[in-house]
This record gives sequence, C-alpha cells and structure tokens, in this order.
Amino acid sequence: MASSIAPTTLTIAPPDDWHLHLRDGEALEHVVAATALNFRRAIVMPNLKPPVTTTEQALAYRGRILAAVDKACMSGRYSEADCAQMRQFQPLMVLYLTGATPADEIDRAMVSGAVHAVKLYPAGATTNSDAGVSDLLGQCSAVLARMQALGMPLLVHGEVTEAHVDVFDREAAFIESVMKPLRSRFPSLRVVFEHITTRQAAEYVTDHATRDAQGRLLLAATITPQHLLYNRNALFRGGLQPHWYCLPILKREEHRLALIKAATSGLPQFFLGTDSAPHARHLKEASCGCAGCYSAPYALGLYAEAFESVGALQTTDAFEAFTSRNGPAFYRLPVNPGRFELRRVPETVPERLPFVTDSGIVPLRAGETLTWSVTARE
Ligand SMILES: NC(=O)N[C@@H](CC(=O)O)C(=O)O
Repeated sequence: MASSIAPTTLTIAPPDDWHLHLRDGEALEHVVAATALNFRRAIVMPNLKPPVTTTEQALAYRGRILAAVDKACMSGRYSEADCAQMRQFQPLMVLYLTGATPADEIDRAMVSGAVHAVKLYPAGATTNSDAGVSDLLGQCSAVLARMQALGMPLLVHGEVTEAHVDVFDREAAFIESVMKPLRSRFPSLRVVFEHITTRQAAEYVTDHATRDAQGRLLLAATITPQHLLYNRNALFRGGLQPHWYCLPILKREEHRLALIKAATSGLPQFFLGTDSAPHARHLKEASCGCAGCYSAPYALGLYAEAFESVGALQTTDAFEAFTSRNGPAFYRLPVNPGRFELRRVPETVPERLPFVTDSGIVPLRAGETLTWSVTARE
C-alpha cells in the first residue's frame, strides 16, 4: 500500500542495464545514446545477423558501439554534460552460444576482459535465434564445463521451443526440462535467468539461488519494465497491440504480481535488465510483427513507476538494489561511482523516435506521460 507521504526525489548510484539489444550499423547509431546516457554499463546481447560467436567478433562489435557513442557526441545533438555521461558508458560483451562453440573460445573470452558472459538462445525461441542451441547438454557439455571451471556466466533465454507447448507455458516448461537438469549437471555454473516472466521463474530464482564457497551467488535473474507493468491483456487492448509484443510474451496478472514481489524484495538475485529490443515501426506493425519492446530511453521512469505501484519507493533501498547494486555484485564489478536523481517530474514519451527508416521506432508507452524522470546524472 502506498503511504500518504509520497517521495518526490530518488537518489541512486548510477544504474546498469544487464540485458540490452543495441543492434549494429545505422540502428546502433540511433539507439546507443539513450542507453549511454541512462546507464553506465550494459550487457550487450549478441543476437546480430550473423551472431557474435567469437571473442574477436565481440571485441570488434564493442569498438563499433564505442564509435557510435563518439559519433553521437560529435553530432551536436547532446549537451556537453550529457556527452560527459555518455563517454563513461561501458559495453559489456557477450558471446552467442552455438552447438559448435569450442571450449577454448571461453579461454579467449576470459583473457579478453571485455567478454562478460555467454548467451544461450534455444534455437527458434526468439529474434535471430536460428543459430542457437537445440540440445544444450548434448551439444555444449564441454563448453559449459569450461565456463563452470573459469567462472564465466551463462545467460539463459528460458523458453522451450516445442510446437506442442503453449507459448504462455514455455518458460515454466523450460525450468523443468532444461534449467534444473543444467544446474544439476553443472552446480557451480553461474547462471542468469534472463527476462523472467512467470511466477514459476520468480519462485525458482528466489528459492534456488545457491552460492559458491566464497558466498557469491550462482543464480540470478533480470526483469524488464514491461513484465513489471503489464499483463497479457496489454497485447489485446482494443485490438492487436504489436508494440507490447515481446518474447517471452507478457503473462497473466498473477505472474506480473510475482515479478513485482521479486523485483521489490531487495533480494540480491534480482536486477534490472530492460531487454530493450529496437525494431523499426513498420516491422512491428506488420502482418508478422517482430518481437521486442523498445524501452531504453524511458526505462528508469518505468521501473520507478512499477516500484511505486506497490509502495516500494518509501525508501530508495530496494529500488537502488535492483537498479544499481545487485547486478554489479553478481557480475563481480564495482558499483558505479556518482549519483543519479529521479524526480516526480512528468515526462511524455514521444509517439515515435527517429530510426533507420522513415517509419521510425515506437518506444514503450508512446504518447503517454510518465510520473518519474531522470533529473540529474553525476
Ligand atoms: N525480447 C524480444 O522480444 N526480442 C529480442 C530477443 C530476446 O531477447 O528474446 C530481440 O532481439 O528483438
């Protein structure tokens, strides 16, 4: 229950985004500034075309991201203060796991210092997942053993892909048929259950977040703003709503409530991952629309709103743990120095933002007014 004394200012350590799609080329140039401004670091997903499967490709991609930040700063569209923020942005790179990834690729990734994780896309589960894995323990045991030995995290898109499993049940089915066997075979593997969407996933991560001999967490989960704010009715409100379509798909209200409980719990295994996934407007508003919500520019306000909806902003502790503290602890990185301030200053999300084609891109909550906005970044 929200108390009558509603806070007006939130001061937090600078946040990170632990699950982000930045794309490449011109698309990258359009979206990178929003993240560089609002987050100090981001785990950058490797589902490009072709996917980022080697350390060499990841390093080259990292260079293109930093060059795109630089180009945005040189464009004259951002103030000097904003550019000073943007130039602090660090992309944390991820390799795309395939059935052919060799174990020594993990050695190269560790040595690089720039690759922070390996991503499992079950083949066919989501955007650009065709090169993903069809039989995890059958195809990838050697590479998983090396990751476990070296402490390289596995980031998991947790959905089964069998046609007979209902799309709304695919995450819960994954826990039983993949996650549990994986963690029982590799009990010391560091795992992030990405963009969780169900009560079953929230409970699994709450109850089974084991720790290593040094007391460090071996299991965590990211949660998106859309899964905290919406249930599956949002997909059908007055007609088909393609901009609310992402994978894993929005679920029933009971699941949203379980995610809110997990995110606001302060438990260290839950942290911010927007899964901001840009697709041009005409590719979403199409007869076969792409999956993904574009949330990066307004993500912090959206999360604040989700926390406030259950009275979880009375102190900033749980909010800051989720946005800025739990992620670095899991990834064994320092909390960002400095501070961000959010205020109760209304901000209207534009109907459209510029993107690679004239159709533009539609951000999550386009045309609506948010309660919270970022008012200072230091
Ligand atoms: N979330 C999505 O719906 N889409 C993501 C892929 C993913 O993370 O599943 C994308 O790359 O577009």
